[in-house]
Amino acid sequence: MTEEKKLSIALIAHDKKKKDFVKLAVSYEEILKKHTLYSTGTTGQRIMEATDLAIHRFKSGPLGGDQQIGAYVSDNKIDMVIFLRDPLTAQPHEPDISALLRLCDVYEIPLATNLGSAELLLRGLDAGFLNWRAVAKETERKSIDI
Ligand SMILES: O=C(CO)COP(=O)(O)O
Repeated sequence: MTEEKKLSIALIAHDKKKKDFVKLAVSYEEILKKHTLYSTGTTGQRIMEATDLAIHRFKSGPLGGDQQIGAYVSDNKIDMVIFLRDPLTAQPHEPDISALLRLCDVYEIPLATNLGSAELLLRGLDAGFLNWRAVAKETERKSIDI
């Protein structure tokens, strides 16, 4: 029997942060593999090359991947976002990035934008601190069913 996946997590990194994200994913693979994973195109590819994790990859960020993940956030399909942003390099798709970060705040989705907070979120995830997300989703599902 396959283990039921718990929450849905989006993994995103800008180019200069991809190596860091790969190291993070390798270190936390045991935690990450219990969950359904989504990513922007290149980030997911890099992580899958370095781990045994299965990741649903959206388009690359500059080609709309951030917006696709944002749409999932607004549909209540993402429970946590780790987005290792590069704060020192201008990105051509800056409006898409801002929109995704904004949607995380609109929908109260836990969001880490650097390694330090990413580690905290992952450890909190494993400790069950995000179980309220499953309850929140079930409550919304029931209210839609009524
Ligand atoms: O640009 C990104 C996020 O804004 C990341 O996209 P990639 O993972 O495709 O490089």
